[in-house]
Amino acid sequence: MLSRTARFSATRAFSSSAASAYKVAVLGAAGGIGQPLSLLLKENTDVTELSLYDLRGTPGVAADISHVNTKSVVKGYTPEQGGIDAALENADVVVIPAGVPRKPGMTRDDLFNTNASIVRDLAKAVGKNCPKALVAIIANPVNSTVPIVAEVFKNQGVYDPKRVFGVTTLDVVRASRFLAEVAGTNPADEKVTVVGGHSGHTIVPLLSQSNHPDLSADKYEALVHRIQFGGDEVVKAKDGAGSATLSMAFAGARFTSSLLKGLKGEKVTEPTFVESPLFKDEGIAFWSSPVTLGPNGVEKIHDNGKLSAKEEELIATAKADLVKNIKKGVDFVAQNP
Ligand SMILES: NC(=O)C1=CN([C@@H]2O[C@H](COP(=O)(O)OP(=O)(O)OC[C@H]3O[C@@H](n4cnc5c(N)ncnc54)[C@H](O)[C@@H]3O)[C@@H](O)[C@H]2O)C=CC1
Ligand SMILES: O=C([O-])CC(=O)C(=O)O
Repeated sequence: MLSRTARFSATRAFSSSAASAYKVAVLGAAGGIGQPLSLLLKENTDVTELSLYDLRGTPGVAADISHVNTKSVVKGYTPEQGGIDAALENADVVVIPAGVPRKPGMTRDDLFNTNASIVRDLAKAVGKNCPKALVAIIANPVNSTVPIVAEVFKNQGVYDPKRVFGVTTLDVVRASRFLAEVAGTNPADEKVTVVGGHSGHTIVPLLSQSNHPDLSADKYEALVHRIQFGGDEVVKAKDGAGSATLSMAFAGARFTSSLLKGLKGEKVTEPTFVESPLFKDEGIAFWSSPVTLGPNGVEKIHDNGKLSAKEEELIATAKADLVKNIKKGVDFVAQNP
């Protein structure tokens, strides 16, 4: 297996235009999100090796995706075929959609009991095999799984807060789409910063900073609610068959692409749930706000910007939930290392 530097030079030697050579591993790659996410990553020209790991099914998914005529090499791994260590060896970016999704009537926090140990064990494998990788966590509840990964890495002595990300991009994608529906505009022209966390009231869209700061009170309340509970719409419509997978794959591919651009030295700024100084003195060690990505992961954490009085209220509510969600993740690893 070539080291990352060697892979860089190998690519450069064969193509003057190829500026990047990255191995991306997807853990949970045979699932509802994992499959379309892997397909979208096959289209990303920054990816030269796509490593697909799941408990089962990944050899088939990898064989299928590998026929797409882009340059990257795709390999499938299971615990029995190749194993997780080989799947993660020399990975530059690890994306984790492994874990169970919601059914109607459940909150994301109801997934904690199942997903906490899945994410903990996968984090241990990442810390062992590719401690320098950027790790993007999709598995819910993100507000707790991100602290779980951080605590596992601390226990292993490999934690770098610049390299651990909770993926909140779907909230940003939804906010743009839903605002455009209300305003009758093209979503491509609507950028909405979403801060806080990734569940219900912890999702705080900053519409006062958007192109439409003056929506009527009715429209504003309905839009904020739709952005905060957009996931529920999909869970309800899928009627027991899971939660958002295709839109999440879109969002996950977009975020992974931003991480890779950062690694290449391009400056990209995206909201993501990271260890953050913003409310640390209030016991909230993680917070999503716009983050500039760079060659080492987090380059700069931006503050929430200018807020309306209503947004100050939404943030206060978000903080109250987040304190509990974060503590739950930290306590889980302390009690179940
Ligand atoms: N961050 C976000 O915005 C979003 C997060 N999610 C979350 O993503 C997670 C995955 O959702 P879906 O793909 O719909 O679920 P899914 O059940 O279709 O797929 C999950 C995959 O994870 C695999 N898996 C389970 N344990 C594993 C382990 N130890 N190692 C490797 N693979 C393992 C399963 O075999 C399965 O293929 C859920 O927790 C869901 O709540 C879903 C949508 C949006
Ligand atoms: O709602 C869910 O459980 C899945 C999710 O996180 C989302 O769609 O935002």
